[in-house]
Amino acid sequence: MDFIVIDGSYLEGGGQIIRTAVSLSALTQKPVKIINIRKKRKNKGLAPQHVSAVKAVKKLCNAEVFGLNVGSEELTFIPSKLSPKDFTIDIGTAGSISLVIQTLLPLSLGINKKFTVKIKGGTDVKRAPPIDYVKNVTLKILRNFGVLTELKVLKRGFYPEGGGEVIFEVKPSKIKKFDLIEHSKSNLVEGISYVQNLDESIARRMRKKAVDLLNKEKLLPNIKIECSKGISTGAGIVLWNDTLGGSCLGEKGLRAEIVAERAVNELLKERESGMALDKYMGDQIIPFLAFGKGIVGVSEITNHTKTNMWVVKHFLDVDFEIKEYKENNCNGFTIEVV
Ligand SMILES: Nc1ncnc2c1ncn2[C@@H]1O[C@H](COP(=O)(O)OP(=O)(O)OP(=O)(O)O)[C@@H](O)[C@H]1O
Repeated sequence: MDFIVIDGSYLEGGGQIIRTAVSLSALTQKPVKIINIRKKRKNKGLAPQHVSAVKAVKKLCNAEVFGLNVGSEELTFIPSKLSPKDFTIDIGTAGSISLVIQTLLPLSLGINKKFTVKIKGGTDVKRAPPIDYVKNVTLKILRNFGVLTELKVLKRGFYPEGGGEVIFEVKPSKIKKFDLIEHSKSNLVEGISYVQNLDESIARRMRKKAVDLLNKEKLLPNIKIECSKGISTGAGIVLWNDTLGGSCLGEKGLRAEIVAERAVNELLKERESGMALDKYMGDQIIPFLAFGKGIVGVSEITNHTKTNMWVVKHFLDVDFEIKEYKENNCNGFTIEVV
């Protein structure tokens, strides 16, 4: 059997290589072998979050899989035909639900009937998209380009206990050609300031600080407060301004005002670039851009973005052209499929 072989330690060398490779393997029906998985990371090999993501794709395409265990540094994935079905996946820790969603999303382009997955784990964890970013930035942008999904958050889950729960529905989708270079310049900044098992005053303080800072910039904030109870405890704020996001997760000892300020600053920095996509969407859009073709504008070309392009090129006959973009007071880059 012919395998696509991917070196999991290439460039960024993180979990994203696994997610993109397995997802595209199922979609293109090309078997893949990933070696040196997360080799440069302290906790080498597959983490629970990656195992869960691969298991989910395996279920949807009845794949034959070898090396699918926590700590594994080599994974072989041999897909069969995509056959959508409903199921539950429990990451078992506070592993990121958002990153399991990231893995399932491209399958929307290859299915002929919808599927619904209940995913349990962490909704708001470090170094992963907060669930409200997924809902209000990632999925919204993709919906505009034909990717049809619904996401319902039932419970929030924070590190270390997790306990988050979402229902994610994926419908057969037909991707449209991208033409999304500059930000819309909308002044409306929506958001959510949330606490779980903590006092509502924390959520209110985060919102107040964010509103003050955004007003100073002549932006129009509309930020909701959410207080919930669960098996894990946490707080955070997620802001979105049309296609751009900014967020910060609360931490013990970090003042509510600082959490809000970090999220606002992240968003303002993205707005300043004038480009349509922030640095996180910049990497997340790559597999979809490869299928839809066309052009997008991003604030930064990160290692995650470069790595994702490199993985995609193993499966699809595409190339990406990156150019600096300085028109209309913008300061970023365009990525075009050529
Ligand atoms: N604050 C954030 N907002 C939106 N997206 C984010 C945020 N932080 C991280 N991401 C996204 O989460 C993904 C993280 O990928 P990455 O490979 O680093 O994760 P991982 O699977 O945890 O692997 P590793 O632990 O090896 O780094 C990327 O797509 C990145 O854009």
